[in-house]
Amino acid sequence: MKAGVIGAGAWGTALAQLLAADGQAVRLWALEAEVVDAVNGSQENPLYLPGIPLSPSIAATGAMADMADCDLLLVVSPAQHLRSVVAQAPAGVPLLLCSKGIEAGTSLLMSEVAQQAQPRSPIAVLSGPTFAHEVARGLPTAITLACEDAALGQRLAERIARPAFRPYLSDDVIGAEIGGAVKNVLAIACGVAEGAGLGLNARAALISRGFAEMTRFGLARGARAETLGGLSGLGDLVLTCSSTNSRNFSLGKGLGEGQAAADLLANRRTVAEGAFTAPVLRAAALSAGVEMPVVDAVCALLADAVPLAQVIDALLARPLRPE
Ligand SMILES: NC(=O)c1ccc[n+]([C@@H]2O[C@H](COP(=O)([O-])OP(=O)(O)OC[C@H]3O[C@@H](n4cnc5c(N)ncnc54)[C@H](O)[C@@H]3O)[C@@H](O)[C@H]2O)c1
Ligand SMILES: O=P(O)(O)OC[C@H](O)CO
Repeated sequence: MKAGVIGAGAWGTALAQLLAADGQAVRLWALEAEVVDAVNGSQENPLYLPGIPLSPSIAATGAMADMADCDLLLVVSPAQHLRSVVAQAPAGVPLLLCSKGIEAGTSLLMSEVAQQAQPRSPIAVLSGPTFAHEVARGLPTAITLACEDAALGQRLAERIARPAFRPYLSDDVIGAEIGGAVKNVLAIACGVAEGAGLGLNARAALISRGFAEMTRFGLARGARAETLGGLSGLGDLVLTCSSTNSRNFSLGKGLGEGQAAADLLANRRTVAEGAFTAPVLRAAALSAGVEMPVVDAVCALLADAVPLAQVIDALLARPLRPE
């Protein structure tokens, strides 16, 4: 039995390290040849997870055909590339989706995209408050593992659990995915508040009112409220909205400091998923009749369409209403 990890960015590499730390064989598919060489040659990934020594039982490859001997595949590509990597993966192997986002053009969640790309593969989702560096260093972490098939979910949870890594089972796949996708957009908003010096009251207000938006949208898409209030929703929202370790929060901080979104997004190597999710989420919310003013504000800033002061004034001038 060998687990495979598709995608060797920070999170894929950290998950490979988690699974291989006790010497278990793990296959890691990387897009970049230099990542394959660094993981196999010097047990490190300086491009995406610098400073973390990796287990020698991780074997990296650039050939998807090499994943054919894996009995479990963790998919950890950026959300907008998930369709293409899953389509290349071996068929019929359980897929544990670890990407957070909504597909542009289709508005589909990752489980829906994977289902289309590999109709014969059983699907589960892994999502929660998990900075890659901390997991790779073995720091205590809890995460939601969502799967409609309870028996498969249980098997996967037992497979990936480690003494300091605790998966909590759920059957609410949609809820787990919506929490992970929406929190990235809200983290941009909290970063803006930090960069613009709006204070900690403003951050707390954005987290609370943002959570209300996540809940409204999630319920409209069939998510359960307790999932949105759990690790993959509120838990990840709190983590990502409170630290410059978050790429989404850092992107927002740059916007709040007055930098143009186009400049901040140009030539990035690492992914800030909220920038891709925000416009798709806004359109999906509009068509579902769900109000998401914080998400709308983030979209305006990402489009470099409206000056920051005007965006802040518009949010504060909204009609007073019950909580
Ligand atoms: N980093 C974290 O702490 C963390 C934690 C939980 C979930 N996630 C999620 O995991 C997913 C991957 O994020 P990451 O942080 O590992 O990435 P990253 O930002 O560290 O690296 C970017 C990744 O994108 C890949 N990539 C670029 N172009 C590609 C293409 N055309 N096709 C396929 N892959 C391509 C690169 O190979 C690399 O693996 C995201 O959805 C993210 O939200 C990240
Ligand atoms: O760095 P971010 O903003 O992509 O956040 C990473 C993880 O999603 C946190 O759970």
